[in-house]
Amino acid sequence: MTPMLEVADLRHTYGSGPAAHTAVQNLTFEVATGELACIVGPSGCGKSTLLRCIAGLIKPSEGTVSLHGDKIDRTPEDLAVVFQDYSRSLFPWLSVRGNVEFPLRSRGVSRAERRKRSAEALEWVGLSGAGAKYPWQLSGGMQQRVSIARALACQPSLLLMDEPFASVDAQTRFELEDLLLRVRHEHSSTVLLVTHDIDESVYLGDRVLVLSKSPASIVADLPVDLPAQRDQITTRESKNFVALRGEVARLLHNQPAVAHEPVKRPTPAEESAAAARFLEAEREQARRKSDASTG
Ligand SMILES: Nc1ncnc2c1ncn2[C@@H]1O[C@H](COP(=O)(O)OP(=O)(O)OP(=O)(O)O)[C@@H](O)[C@H]1O
Repeated sequence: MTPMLEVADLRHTYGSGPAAHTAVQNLTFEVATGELACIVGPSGCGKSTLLRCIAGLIKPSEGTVSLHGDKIDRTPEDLAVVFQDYSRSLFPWLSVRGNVEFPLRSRGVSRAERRKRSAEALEWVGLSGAGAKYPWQLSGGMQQRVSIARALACQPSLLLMDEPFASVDAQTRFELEDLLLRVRHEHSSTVLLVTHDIDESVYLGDRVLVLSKSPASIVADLPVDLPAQRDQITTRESKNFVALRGEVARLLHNQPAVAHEPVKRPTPAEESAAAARFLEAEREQARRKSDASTG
């Protein structure tokens, strides 16, 4: 089956000559239909550059991006992006309903259909009663809900999210994360979400793609072995969550200056052999200490 999103050998270099800066390179991955893939990487590694290439906002220097088999060379109509900075992405002079309907106008959607879709999308994000308000009359979390409703109203095949919850407080962030999980299950959405927050990537993702330092390439592609139904308290306390969070943190923090080759994930047998070697070394050390104190 053709994957929803296919990124092949992507490289992007800003500028040219001595001032040239390669932001991403050797990037190859796929996102299947209905999947929520999270991308996590060090600050400034090239996450937004990757998202901009996928959204067709910048033309990559090399490689291709395909959406359900079609190469992207400009922003596809069935792709929507939610940015971190909701205050700059919403128009203050338009009502909430006007903001949600705005991209539908340029897509030639009829007025009646726009009304229907904006009402539905606002209901999905719990803002049915706020259509006539203006963004500046809403809290930060509510404004970000409007951004999400605006993206969903476009009925995108692929929803791209660039650090969507980074500008809200911790409690609102949890609420918005759960909102995203609920909405994507209800609508079988395909989502690619960029975050610098390791816990968020594991909590939300079906997969976590870990990027290297700049220029970004893929260090690991980890499946998230957690139930589809997640809960902010029990999921975050679960053994699998804690183990995966540790693995992502290690991959992010133990990187060489520039990683070009993907790091292979150890097999369970290799992991237990390493654990056995570690325990044996600990025991040996304890034996030596006890010999020294008795001898
Ligand atoms: N328009 C541009 N011109 C030149 N260099 C750029 C441009 N945009 C980004 N860069 C550089 O490319 C690199 C990657 O930037 P990018 O914004 O993609 O990283 P990021 O991982 O999203 O960063 P952050 O974690 O801060 O959100 C950075 O070194 C940045 O300075």
